Amino acid sequence: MTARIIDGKAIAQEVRAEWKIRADALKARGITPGLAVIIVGEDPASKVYVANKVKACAELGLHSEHIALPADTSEAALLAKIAELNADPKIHGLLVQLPVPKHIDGDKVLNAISPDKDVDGFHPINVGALATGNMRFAPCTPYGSLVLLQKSGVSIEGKHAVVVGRSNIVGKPMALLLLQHNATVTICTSKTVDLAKYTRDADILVVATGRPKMITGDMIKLGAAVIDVGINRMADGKLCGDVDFESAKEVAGWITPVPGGVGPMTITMLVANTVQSAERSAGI
Ligand SMILES: NC(=O)C1=CN([C@@H]2O[C@H](COP(=O)(O)OP(=O)(O)OC[C@H]3O[C@@H](n4cnc5c(N)ncnc54)[C@H](OP(=O)(O)O)[C@@H]3O)[C@@H](O)[C@H]2O)C=CC1
Ligand SMILES: Nc1nc(=O)c2c([nH]1)NC[C@@H]1CN(c3ccc(C(=O)N[C@@H](CCC(=O)O)C(=O)O)cc3)C=[N+]21
Repeated sequence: MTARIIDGKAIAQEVRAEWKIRADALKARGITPGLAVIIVGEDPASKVYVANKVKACAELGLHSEHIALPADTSEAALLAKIAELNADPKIHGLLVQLPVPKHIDGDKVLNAISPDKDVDGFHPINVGALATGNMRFAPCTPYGSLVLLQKSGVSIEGKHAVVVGRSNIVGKPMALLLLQHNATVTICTSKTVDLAKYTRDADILVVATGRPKMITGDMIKLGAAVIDVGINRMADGKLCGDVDFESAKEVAGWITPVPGGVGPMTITMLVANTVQSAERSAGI
């Protein structure tokens, strides 16, 4: 058996076209959705992300601001910049690239972003809204992973979904989204004893550990849908996922590649959340 490859790039284009219609409708009413991204210091992963984001905004005709602050920016200066953008009517979506340098308190930063502009969905109010089923902004990577499953025709209801990883930005919100769609959800972590016991029982397997190729074909159930969130840059400069694609594709029913899987969807859901935020601010 060879898995169907879930083409994240193609699905991202399709979803962007849907959101472009909504962005155009707003523009016809004189509102251009605007996204601001703040990046403090240099982080290679964030650089790729920012470049792709600028491209996606241009594609949809959104206003975008990219604010690059030096690595030694004080916490107070960053919070002041956030306050300024919170009050800027041109900006409907605002995010600070993570991780922030060590001298800045990441939680303080997430708390400072207006929950109404928090297109990452990381503010505690939005985290709570997701957990209680009143979602406002779904975190982009889990949201994009969910849309990949839906667009690929993978049914979620009643299925056993196993999420490997419990970070606040990927694993935990992914588990909540799958639960909301009536999957039976298991969350595995680095402390899980006999990880393969769980992964082998997964109809849907989402992997977000940051451990290159740690999930191999023998850990996957025949016909499972495998979503590989991992983005790891190898010594040769190439990217690879947390799943060993070569062995996994022989067992899985569906699988996402890296690159070209979840990554392009993360960017797409970010612009989608920005358009949605602009709609909300216009009372639509
Ligand atoms: N495609 C995209 O758009 C994005 C991709 N990423 C990528 O996804 C990956 C994960 O990111 P992120 O969630 O931020 O990472 P974190 O490092 O914050 O979290 C990793 C999680 O994986 C768990 N873990 C680590 N090793 C194992 C193991 N051997 N077995 C089981 N669980 C394990 C950890 O468990 P514990 O909690 O016990 O330590 C932790 O919960 C990275 O490769 C990152 O680059 C991230 C964001 C967006
Ligand atoms: N506040 C915040 N929110 C985030 O969502 C966030 C963040 N900070 N910090 C960094 C990580 C990383 N991340 C990526 C998203 C998309 C690609 C992406 O577009 N990947 C493409 C291209 C990869 C390439 O060509 O190098 C792909 O996988 O095909 C990469 C990385 C979001 N993150």
